[in-house]
Amino acid sequence: MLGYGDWTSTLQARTGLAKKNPPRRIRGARAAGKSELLKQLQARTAPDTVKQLREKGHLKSPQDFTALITALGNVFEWRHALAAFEEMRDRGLQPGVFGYGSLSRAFGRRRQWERALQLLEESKDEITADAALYSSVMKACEEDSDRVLSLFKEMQQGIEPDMQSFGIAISSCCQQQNWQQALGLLLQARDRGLQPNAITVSSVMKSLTPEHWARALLLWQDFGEAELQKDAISFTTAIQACASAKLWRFAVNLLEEMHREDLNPGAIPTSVAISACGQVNEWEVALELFRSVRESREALDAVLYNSAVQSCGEGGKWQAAVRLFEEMKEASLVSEKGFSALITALGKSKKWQKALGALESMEPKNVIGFGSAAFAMSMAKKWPHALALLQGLLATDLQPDTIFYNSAISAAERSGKWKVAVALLEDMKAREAAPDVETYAAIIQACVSKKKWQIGLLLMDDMLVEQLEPDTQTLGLLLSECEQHGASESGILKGLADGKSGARSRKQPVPEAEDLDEEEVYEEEEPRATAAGFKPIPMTSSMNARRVKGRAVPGHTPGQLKPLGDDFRPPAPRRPRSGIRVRAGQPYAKELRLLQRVVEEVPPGDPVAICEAIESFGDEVLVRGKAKLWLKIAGGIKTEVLTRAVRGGPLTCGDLQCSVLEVGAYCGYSSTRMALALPGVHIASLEVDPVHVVIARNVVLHGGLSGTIDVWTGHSKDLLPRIMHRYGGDLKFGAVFMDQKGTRYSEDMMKMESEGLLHPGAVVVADNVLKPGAPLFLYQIMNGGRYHAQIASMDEFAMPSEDWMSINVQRREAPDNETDAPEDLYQLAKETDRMRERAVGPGRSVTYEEWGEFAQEVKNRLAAANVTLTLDLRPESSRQRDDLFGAKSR
Ligand SMILES: C[S@@+](CC[C@H](N)C(=O)[O-])C[C@H]1O[C@@H](n2cnc3c(N)ncnc32)[C@H](O)[C@@H]1O
Repeated sequence: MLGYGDWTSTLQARTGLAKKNPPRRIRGARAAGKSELLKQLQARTAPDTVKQLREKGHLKSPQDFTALITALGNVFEWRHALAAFEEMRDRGLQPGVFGYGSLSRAFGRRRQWERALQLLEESKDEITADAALYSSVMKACEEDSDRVLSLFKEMQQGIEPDMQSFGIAISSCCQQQNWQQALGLLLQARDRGLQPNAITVSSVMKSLTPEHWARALLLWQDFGEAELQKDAISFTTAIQACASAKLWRFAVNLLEEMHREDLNPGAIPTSVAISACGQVNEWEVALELFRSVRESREALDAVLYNSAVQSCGEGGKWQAAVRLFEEMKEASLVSEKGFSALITALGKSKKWQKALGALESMEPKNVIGFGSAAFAMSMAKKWPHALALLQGLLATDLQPDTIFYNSAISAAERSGKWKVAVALLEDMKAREAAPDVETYAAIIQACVSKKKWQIGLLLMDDMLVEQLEPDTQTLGLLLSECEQHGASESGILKGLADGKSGARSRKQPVPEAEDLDEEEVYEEEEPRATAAGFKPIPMTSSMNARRVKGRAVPGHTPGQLKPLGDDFRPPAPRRPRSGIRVRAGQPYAKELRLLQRVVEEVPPGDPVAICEAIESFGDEVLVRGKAKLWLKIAGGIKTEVLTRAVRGGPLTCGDLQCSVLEVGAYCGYSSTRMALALPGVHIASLEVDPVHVVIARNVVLHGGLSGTIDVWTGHSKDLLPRIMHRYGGDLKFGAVFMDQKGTRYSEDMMKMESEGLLHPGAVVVADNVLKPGAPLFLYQIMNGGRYHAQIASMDEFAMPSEDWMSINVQRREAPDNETDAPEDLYQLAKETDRMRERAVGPGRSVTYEEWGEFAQEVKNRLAAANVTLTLDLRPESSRQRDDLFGAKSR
């Protein structure tokens, strides 16, 4: 039998009412009484216990009652707890804040929210409620998140919330999928020195949608720093965030950490990590992960197989995908998703017949299977088969969905059938499958590629009616057409400048790793800075085009470049700040910040200062920024090589003035550098990304060079055949700077030659031919005989790594020894594209070491094809620097 001292002190300890330093004797007694009391206070025996306590005179003080109410609440006996509370009052004892708190906790445990609320109201006449009381009332109301949040608000008016009340409020925000508020409260709690527990942090992480992976990872960091107990759920959430961010290494590391912590990752986190690897073409790692799970587990889940099949598909390993599918079949694990993964994998490798075969064997068929097959038809450009699939699908009871139609439309687009694409749009609307951004993007692309750009514009209007916001690529495409046809592009520019619609690519790239810049990540309510904040300037290209066209000789546009002496520096008045904050993680944040830096810190008309500001910005984001972002400009020694090379081109030949062509304007840095090096020479710069176009034009305008540099919107393959016409038909380029994707260099160069764009003796400079590389271009230019070709090695801008530039001077009498490149260089070209994708894609998962290894690989394979360095301009080999332009003068 328990003595009074035993049970009351035990309850006091449980409820936190124990005196801070109880005498030794009582502490021992309390420990002994605790288990006894718990044993007795089962729901079933509660009335007897209460009776005994009463009879033995152990219920005297408010503390006695409070402890009893708490114990009853713990065993979910809210009715007995209420009776005890009333007895306490009947005996004239004041329940006090603890008494009210313990009863409301008892109510909370049984979700008696109305009673809890009523109690809170009653308490206001007697006591000043505290955070614990509010917490227990909030807990009682947990199923009604609005009520919880309004209680939390009410409480904050006079009471400092504790971690428990923060936790309940945060969980309510998560229920409402209001991650912003949840995150805000979590940070408020942390700022007040409160320590959130693992459940609270991981619930906020889970509430974040995939595009907010950076925030999720930041919270994961908090976990680490606060040494909170990470559980399987928080690990899984973090792995999912990594997968969204394409941070496959992180995902794999976390999976390993889960193993080390004995958290026994189940199928879900493992399959997410496998998919994360597959997505970025790391299919070997994905398969390795899959194999390691296969070895360690007796049975594998379908979800693991599906992600492995998918990853094989991404890597073009369709045979491996088929093998895995067969295994899956043997283990009776094939589901609809399994079929879909296999058909998609076959589609990625253009194995359309096999994909149709797989669909044939699928029983029962569903719309996902048909959709995957339509995707395979799109990859193989088999639009009639896609239509046949639609017929097949309609012949069943199934209804085609948006995904199915998108694949069928993409098949039509890839086959150049714009009318079929438009007809499919009509059909899908008639069948109430909602078109989305991807649907319209494919149809507009189909129309534009068949010179039906006006229909493209109508479709864009249609999109707006459907309340869909066109993606950046589509806007860029239409912008380019309007620019070329002299149509008004204001609607499209407005679309681009609009923070909601513009600046998101079709693939919705996730925010950059810069998001991990903590302070900014959390400030969701900041005003959005967008291209609009910088007031996109009107088109200047057509203006220069007209002016150039109106002159007998192209180039030599007067421009607005001030005659600057070497030592000239305009006074630097303090420039008003826009007050606009570019949020980390918003699309194009880095480029918008660059523009902001230029506009706010450099006086107008000072292109030298603009270039310096851009370079120092480049240093800052790479060296000092947390995210170590690389600004992809031809800065540092590359500028020197470029400007000295282009200066040697035939830009002045008797009466003739030639222009300079650049492919890849980006933010206008290298075109500004070239304008400075070649005063009075006209420069045409092509840029495929419309946001980069807007930024580059603003930089050029700010530098006073808009009369000198034209930035044209569009892809080089579309613009090169048009550019001569835009300048009146007799334009020649005396120098070219190619700074687009390395695997396009050969094709673009051939186009320039076939369109007669190059003046004899033209200088062609190509950047990044080692990192990530342009193996086919290098092979052809070094072996073709039509150019004096040099390959120079130098330091990459703001990076401790080597890169090569290719500097070529067209021979006046050009022998053509064109030989086809070795097979391995075609393979290497694919690998360079893959590397580039990884490097510029979200998450940028290429380390310096990997770059170094890859560059060495490129060097070795080029050397095997007899393509080697001819000039070494790295600091340690400066002896060759002066030789740089020897080839050109020969
Ligand atoms: C490395 S950045 C150019 C940097 C710039 N030349 C400088 O040094 O300041 C490459 C740019 O080329 C653009 N681009 C890539 N492929 C292109 C293409 N085929 N046609 C036009 N622009 C392209 C990209 O959007 C990007 O802005």
